Amino acid sequence: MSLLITNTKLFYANQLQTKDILIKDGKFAEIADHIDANGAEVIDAKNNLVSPGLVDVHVHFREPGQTHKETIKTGSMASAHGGFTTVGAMPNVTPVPDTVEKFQAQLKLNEKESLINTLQYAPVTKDEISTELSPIEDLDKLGAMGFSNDGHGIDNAQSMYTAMEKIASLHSHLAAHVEDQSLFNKGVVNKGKVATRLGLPAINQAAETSQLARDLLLAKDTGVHYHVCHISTADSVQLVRIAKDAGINVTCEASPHHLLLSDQDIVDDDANFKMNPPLRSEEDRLALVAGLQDGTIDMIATDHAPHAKEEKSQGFLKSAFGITGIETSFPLMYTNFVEKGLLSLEQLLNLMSMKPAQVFGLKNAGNIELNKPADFTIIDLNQEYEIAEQDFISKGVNSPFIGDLVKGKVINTYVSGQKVY
Ligand SMILES: NC(=O)N[C@@H](CC(=O)O)C(=O)O
Ligand SMILES: [Zn+2]
Ligand SMILES: [Zn+2]
Repeated sequence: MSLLITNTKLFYANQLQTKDILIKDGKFAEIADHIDANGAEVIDAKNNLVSPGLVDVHVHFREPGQTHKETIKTGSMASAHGGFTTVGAMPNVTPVPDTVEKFQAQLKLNEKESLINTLQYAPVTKDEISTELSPIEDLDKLGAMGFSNDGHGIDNAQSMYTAMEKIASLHSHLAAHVEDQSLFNKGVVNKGKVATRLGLPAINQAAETSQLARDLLLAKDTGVHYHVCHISTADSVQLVRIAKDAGINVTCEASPHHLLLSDQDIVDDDANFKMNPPLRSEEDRLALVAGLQDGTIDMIATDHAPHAKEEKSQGFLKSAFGITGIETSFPLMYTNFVEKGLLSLEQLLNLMSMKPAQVFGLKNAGNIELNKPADFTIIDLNQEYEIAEQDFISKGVNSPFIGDLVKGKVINTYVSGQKVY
């Protein structure tokens, strides 16, 4: 079976080029100015963008345990709808896959249910909250894409240090949700004027920055690849910048919501604006934008965190933390960064495909290359549409962007040459 795609605006070899692409046996077989069909099925891309399948290293698919919020099937279908072909699933499911048996079962489930490449993080410590480490070497052998206690900080420095030593020796990756619980203060919004105006308990920024500063020094000592999840404050960006200058093996991701919104956007008690880390100040947001532009921030990751409607409709105090994000990431970033001249299209595609794949050593993802799996997405950059609740494939429709007008509509997504959206 072969597939010929013509009239593309192809993101290939880090440049936008007009090419034809031939796909054979699920792989990119030829890329040239003109390729003859020779019996292949022909798809006219109509001068739309053909991008490497997008890569998101931070999603929550909720299965097993909380399938009313999302399943691997709905999460992966939503990913394909968002243009993503490879994602990294966080291990805060029930049960947490913190033994060989549970991790194997999780991999099996991902394999069976996912329409795209769903890679799996393993927890750093037992149940994500214990100080006792999970069997890191064994879980690495089984194919963990990295280690993370996402949802929880690792407060115990000794556990973190020992985990880093082990993960470094395996050349794996530690993705950290930096949050010092003792400073988190049972807060629901960022500490500052907006929290005061709303009369809500506030999260101290130091909960993120102080643990990050500690971790960077531990990473320096152990040499581990330390990846900061959902970076959200100006001080955090500055810390990562200094650490990179000092040669520490650190990378970080930012989410579209932290790049586009600040706590000033919270006008009433609408929990679609509640997530962890919280929306920060406008100064923080601008520091993230600068960090994205100067390369301090390595990639965009959505932190796709679907919840059921009832769990998000109880105001800031009682609703769950997290928002759905995988279906809106590309159009939001394209509309607000590329169209406004803050990033080039090439830079955005790099931040959403090649760079995350490179940082996590995902050899078959994030790039259009001959003889590699044909994972790609076709995007109409000109089509304008409104983000609407009824268009989400995810079970989670908890988005603060509903009603926004965006450009950059995903038309089709392919994994190994098969159409998945
Ligand atoms: N981001 C969130 O607000 N919530 C995430 C957990 C996390 O990413 O820390 C979730 O699992 O719901
Ligand atoms: Zn987190
Ligand atoms: Zn998360």
